[in-house]
Amino acid sequence: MAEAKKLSGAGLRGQSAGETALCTVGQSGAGLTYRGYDIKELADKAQFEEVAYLLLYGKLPNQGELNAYKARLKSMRALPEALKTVLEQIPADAHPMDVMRTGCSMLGNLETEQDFTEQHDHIDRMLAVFPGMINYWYNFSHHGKRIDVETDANSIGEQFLWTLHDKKPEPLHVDVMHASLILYAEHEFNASTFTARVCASTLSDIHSCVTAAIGSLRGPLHGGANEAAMAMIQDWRSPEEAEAEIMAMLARKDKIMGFGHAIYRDSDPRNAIIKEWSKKLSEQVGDEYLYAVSERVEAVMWREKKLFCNADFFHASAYNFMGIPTELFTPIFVCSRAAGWTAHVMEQRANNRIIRPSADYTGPDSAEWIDIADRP
Ligand SMILES: CC(=O)SCCNC(=O)CCNC(=O)[C@H](O)C(C)(C)COP(=O)(O)OP(=O)(O)OC[C@H]1O[C@@H](n2cnc3c(N)ncnc32)[C@H](O)[C@@H]1OP(=O)(O)O
Ligand SMILES: O=C([O-])CC(=O)C(=O)O
Repeated sequence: MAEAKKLSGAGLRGQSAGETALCTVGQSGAGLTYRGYDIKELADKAQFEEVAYLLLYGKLPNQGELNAYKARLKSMRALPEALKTVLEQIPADAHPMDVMRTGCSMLGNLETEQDFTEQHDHIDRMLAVFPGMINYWYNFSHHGKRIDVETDANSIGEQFLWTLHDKKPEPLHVDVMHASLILYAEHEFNASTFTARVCASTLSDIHSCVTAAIGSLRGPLHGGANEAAMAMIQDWRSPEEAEAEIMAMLARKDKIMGFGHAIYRDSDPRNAIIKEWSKKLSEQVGDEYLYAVSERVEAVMWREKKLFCNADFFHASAYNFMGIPTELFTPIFVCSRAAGWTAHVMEQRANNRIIRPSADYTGPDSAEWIDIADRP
């Protein structure tokens, strides 16, 4: 059972920064739950839209509600022309997370949240638009192709793959996307969600909250770790090579991306689930080394450091097996976590006080003014 570790020290570790009814992380007896539902059950039985609905509307939808919600999201996929124009200006060598950040911000210029009563409409719109938005830019900048984002895809996961490859994806890959998006959807007061809540606490608009959160997710210590993990393992052709490289990295005291966690102590409950999907995909594509390399890295890290894979590590191989370019890994995380971020924004708004902690001052007691001409 994944449990929370004893926390102390910098980084606000171990301090409660507010209340939430959305998620528990690492509490004894409940590894990860969204509104009380265990992540394993959600990843096994739900579609991503059911989980987004649960987070955003407070309960699991019945069949009629789910159908209506999916139809609503499907009807909201079109990209405004002005957004396409902006996306077409962004160079191919831009980082896709910067494209997400700019795209979200531009959407906020075109469809500004005027009043918090509109929040659900803007949230649903972002969830509907994000997969097509990033893949419109990707296909235009990399292949000179203006794709049609108003596809027949029946879900956000299918929409991501369909708009990336500009064709209907196979069912196994859609199933993997549902599981992946569910695993990434929500995680209490992680760095990007906390960023969104801080922004919300100033009574800022929803696009500002999400744009800020995208910036926080981008870093390799947070969401960017799935991409960084892939970059690390992609050239290793055998478990033996992987073990030698990891041992050398550990000797150099390098950080191993996709391992460790700020809250979990001995496992991340999302890992076993995405690992299983990665294995299935590995068999499907006839992979000869990537899954085996990943497993060996996992074993060596536990043997040497008692560090375990977090949600990101096996996402790297799973996404790779589905033909997703590495630099698009973290944008998929955005397409999912947007549900969690915005559920937190609504929760913050419903019971708000501006988030403004104190700091322990470490500078000089007082400083004597020196005129500019006299300064050394
Ligand atoms: C979806 C997500 O965002 S999950 C997190 C994704 N991020 C990564 O995978 C990046 C790699 N991992 C890390 O950098 C860290 O484990 C974090 C940022 C996730 C958590 O950081 P912290 O809470 O500070 O980690 P923690 O307190 O457990 O660190 C304990 C020790 O283990 C080391 N450690 C932790 N993770 C790793 C790692 N991945 N590789 C090597 N050493 C590590 C730390 O450097 C620290 O060593 P020290 O005591 O000598 O300074
Ligand atoms: O909770 C954290 O610190 C990071 C994490 O795993 C997530 O955001 O999914």
